[in-house]
Amino acid sequence: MNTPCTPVDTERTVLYVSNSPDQELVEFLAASGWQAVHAKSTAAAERLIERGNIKVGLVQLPDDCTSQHLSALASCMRRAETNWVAQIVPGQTENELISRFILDYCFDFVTRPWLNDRLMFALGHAHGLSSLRQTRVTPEPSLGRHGMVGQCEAMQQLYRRIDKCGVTNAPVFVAGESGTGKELTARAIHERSPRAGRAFVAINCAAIPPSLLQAELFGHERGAFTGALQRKIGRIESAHEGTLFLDEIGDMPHECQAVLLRFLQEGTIERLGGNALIHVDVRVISATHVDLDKAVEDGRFRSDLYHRLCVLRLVEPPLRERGGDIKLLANYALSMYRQDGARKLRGLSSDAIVAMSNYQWPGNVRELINCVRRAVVMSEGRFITASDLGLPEADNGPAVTLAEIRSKAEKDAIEHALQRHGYRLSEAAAELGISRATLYRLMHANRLHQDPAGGRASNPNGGTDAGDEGQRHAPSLV
Ligand SMILES: Nc1ncnc2c1ncn2[C@@H]1O[C@H](COP(=O)(O)OP(=O)(O)OP(=O)(O)O)[C@@H](O)[C@H]1O
Repeated sequence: MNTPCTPVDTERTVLYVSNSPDQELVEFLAASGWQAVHAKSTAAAERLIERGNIKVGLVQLPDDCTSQHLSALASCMRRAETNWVAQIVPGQTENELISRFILDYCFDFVTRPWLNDRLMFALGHAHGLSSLRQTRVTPEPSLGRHGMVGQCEAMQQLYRRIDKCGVTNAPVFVAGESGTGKELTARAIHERSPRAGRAFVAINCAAIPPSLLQAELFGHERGAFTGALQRKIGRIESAHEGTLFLDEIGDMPHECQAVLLRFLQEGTIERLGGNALIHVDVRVISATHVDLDKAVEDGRFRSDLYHRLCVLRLVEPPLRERGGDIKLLANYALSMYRQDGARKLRGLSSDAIVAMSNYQWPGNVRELINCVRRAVVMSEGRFITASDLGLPEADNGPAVTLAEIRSKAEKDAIEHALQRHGYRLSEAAAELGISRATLYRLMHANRLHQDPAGGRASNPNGGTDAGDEGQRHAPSLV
């Protein structure tokens, strides 16, 4: 076959992945209005997907398909924008690995020798759904020019303030709950300041034992204390001409606060065990999740140090107050960790988005990112749901969009038909007026299981169309 491997964006193009292409099939596709672009290897397929707008793929599984074949295919079939139809030979769905692969990566499958109508239906449907998705696709969220994701008003205000802090040399104090992005803010200020090309040194005052914190900050000379085998430059000195970020400053022990104050007033340090005064030019940014005003009031934090540190003050908004940014951040986390999942993930379900918006996020952005990361690995469907995220599902209030109402009605109708017919798929499909193949696919899409009491799938010796194969050999759906 001489189909060219060029970028494609014609409407009805199918990427045909096969190491032994079937000329008859290509001719049939052409006669049916499809342009088949052939890729002999997964590497070639990947290149084409990268370059062109491929909505539909037809992948021919080799007759002797192995787990190596499947994992090579999986890597190019993972991308969300292409819907894949697998072409298999009879009996292949009895192979647990192949059936799992189809469930995880394919929109549908056809069994050779394929029925023309069946193939056209699968490809047309795959194309239609992919086009629908593409019209709704929003670009993957990426880090903005401040190195953060977020567009809400509170974040816009924060960005403006970061820009203002960048042009001065005054100390900045960043307040905010844990995980809101205080360190990112400190870095963004540094990057916008004339010190940008110099060091940004961060130290977490709560993570270092109080007895070691002073040595860590100021450094020490050889022999300054037992175990000080050689001179060590402290964090303050290593930040010379750059920025020093003192995280969790609220946890700094009192004696260390006094020495830090002296440095802030005089601009010089003395290494422990040394007697030379060293001039250090450092811009200080500090942060804490504790209430520093209260710590001053309670006498746990020196008020003179407080005033030195808090010349400029920024407050990070908690995640629960960032509205639509929650979804943006979740999609950002998904794009970062999508590859960790063992299956092709299409995105976040609407119930997941509702649940995320209702949740309070005490651990803020850090918690959200970890939550999505965990769900990418643990989820079993194509979409991450509220329960994958470990979040309470939204209550049974009215669905928010027409699409959600339709989707819920569809799921309910299928569930009830299955129950009424004792999970005999043929009968349930007949009642619903759809084919068994469609019922099977919809069950998978809606994460509906076959009868948990024993998988009473009907007609175990049925025909060879995709529906029969799917039903006969469906392992455990979902
Ligand atoms: N707006 C954001 N966009 C992208 N990632 C973010 C954003 N805010 C925070 N993060 C990420 O969340 C995690 C926590 O951020 P960061 O360490 O800056 O928070 P923090 O407020 O300093 O936390 P702590 O109080 O625990 O020190 C990091 O992985 C960071 O990259």
